[in-house]
Amino acid sequence: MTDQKTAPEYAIEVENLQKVYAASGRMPEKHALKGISLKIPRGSIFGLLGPNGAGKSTFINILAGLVNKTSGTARIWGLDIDQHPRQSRAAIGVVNQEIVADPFFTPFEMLELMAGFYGVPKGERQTDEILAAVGLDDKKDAYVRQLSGGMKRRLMVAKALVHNPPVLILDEPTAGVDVELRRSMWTYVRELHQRGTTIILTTHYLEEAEELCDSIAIVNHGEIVACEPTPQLLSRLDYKTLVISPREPLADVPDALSALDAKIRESGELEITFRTSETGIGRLLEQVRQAGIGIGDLVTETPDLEDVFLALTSEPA
Ligand SMILES: Nc1ncnc2c1ncn2[C@@H]1O[C@H](COP(=O)(O)OP(=O)(O)OP(=O)(O)O)[C@@H](O)[C@H]1O
Repeated sequence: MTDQKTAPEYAIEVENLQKVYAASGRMPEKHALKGISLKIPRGSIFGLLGPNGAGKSTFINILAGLVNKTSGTARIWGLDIDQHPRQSRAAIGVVNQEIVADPFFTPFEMLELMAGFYGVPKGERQTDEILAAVGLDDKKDAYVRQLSGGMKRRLMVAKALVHNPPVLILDEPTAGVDVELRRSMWTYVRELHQRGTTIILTTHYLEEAEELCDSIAIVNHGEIVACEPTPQLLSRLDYKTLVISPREPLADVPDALSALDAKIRESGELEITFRTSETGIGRLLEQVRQAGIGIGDLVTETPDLEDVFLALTSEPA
């Protein structure tokens, strides 16, 4: 699939991408993308995170050829979408949020139809392999209307794979999917990735981005507010929380600790938030002991992606 000799360094490269949706009816003009520049390395699992209306779908739809950009440039697998519209689109498979499937076709028929649509010669089709890969081999001859919601979703992924694209874009792949199926989709995404496919996914689930993605871009109000390898993004928050279960119940934070960012949780634990670059746990524990608090148990909590996300997207536009 991926010809390493001609494979580009970046699966996707966009430069100053802008989208202004024209005003219509009572809806005013909307500047949905305000100059996005992004380089997504070949071979990554890249997450695009952002609150509702941030511009994620607009970005994906421009790459998929469903929305016309207002200005800027975009390359898919090294191919400019204006100069090489057909070839650039052949390099991506896009799985949208909606389930579009004719209920009277079987999964096998649907994939064959799709392959025909992409001009994949009969001898090169991988319909059975793809159905097996998404766990639908035993449903290949069922009618689509007989499939569960999760199965239909996997069929949408299968549809996007018939032309063997080196880049797969998944728009909210696990929205509304139960935890078990979400885990099995993650496993499948990882398998695809291991086989060489570059994966780009949008998600509302921070846990999903944290778990799967090696790099994450956070989009807010049509702008990229952060784009970093996941561990680096997580390490941005220079604080930890020390949670102490006191031997004796505490009514209030003792005066001796009033200089700290400390409070008593409803569960009775003493919570102290501290900057890791300024204070060590040893020093804090010493202060706690000196305040006469017996320590029954303690844990430290590190910030997660949710905290980074909130910190970066909470400022008004
Ligand atoms: N066809 C359209 N005409 C006018 N405005 C649009 C159109 N499509 C999207 N928008 C607006 O552009 C902005 C970005 O929308 P977009 O769908 O790209 O966001 P999103 O990040 O994908 O959101 P979600 O997570 O809810 O899918 C929103 O304010 C939306 O209302």
